[in-house]
Amino acid sequence: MKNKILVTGGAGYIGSHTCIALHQAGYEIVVYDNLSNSSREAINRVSYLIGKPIEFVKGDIRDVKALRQVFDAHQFFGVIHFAGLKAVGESVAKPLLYYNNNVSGTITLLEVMAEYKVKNLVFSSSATVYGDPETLPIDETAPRSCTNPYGQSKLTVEHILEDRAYPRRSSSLRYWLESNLSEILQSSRCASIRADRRRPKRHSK
Ligand SMILES: O=c1ccn([C@@H]2O[C@H](COP(=O)(O)OP(=O)(O)O[C@H]3O[C@H](CO)[C@H](O)[C@H](O)[C@H]3O)[C@@H](O)[C@H]2O)c(=O)[nH]1
Repeated sequence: MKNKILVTGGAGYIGSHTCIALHQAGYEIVVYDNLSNSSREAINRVSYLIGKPIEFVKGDIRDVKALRQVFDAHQFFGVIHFAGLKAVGESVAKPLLYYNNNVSGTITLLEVMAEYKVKNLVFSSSATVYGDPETLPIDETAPRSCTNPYGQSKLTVEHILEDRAYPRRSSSLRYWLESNLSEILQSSRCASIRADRRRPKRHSK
């Protein structure tokens, strides 16, 4: 289907707001999230805000069988990939966890996309990939170098996408300040989506 998007990590902060924006833009959404840093309630609230149920699958991006089931059930135009760990400090303490989730998980997702010939991907990267920049403001073409495993995991995925193995069309988002998303979406009601967060928000850079 031309307008169906898989949103991995769609129960998370940016993902849940993106679901609303996608709905407003006329897209159908399927959310795939392991709920490691979110809860089912976020999905319920997005459903409430858009006025219709969102299709949600609880699953891990490293679980190839679960991913295949989702791709069997739906014909996606593309994937917006937010699922990932994002705490710099935790990544220094547990680098393997970060490479496993963020790199191996993304490779598994890309392999399943290739299997099902889904050609479009937006990848949620991070401005962390610019490391300690030499000049400000940072131009998009500034050199990338990372100072921690979280940033390295995002940069590694960017390199994989730049190798153009699969998918053919991809973009990486490198954002600094993702606050005030509700204002950006011009909907004051959106502010309550993540109020139910079970754990304190992990900080990203
Ligand atoms: O392996 C994983 C890890 C996490 N998640 C889920 O992914 C979502 C991530 O949402 P967060 O609220 O934790 O993160 P943010 O929306 O704030 O962060 C987004 O923007 C960051 C950049 O600042 C990173 O790109 C990050 O990967 C991306 O999700 C959560 O629902 C979490 O449960 C998974 O499904 N699988």
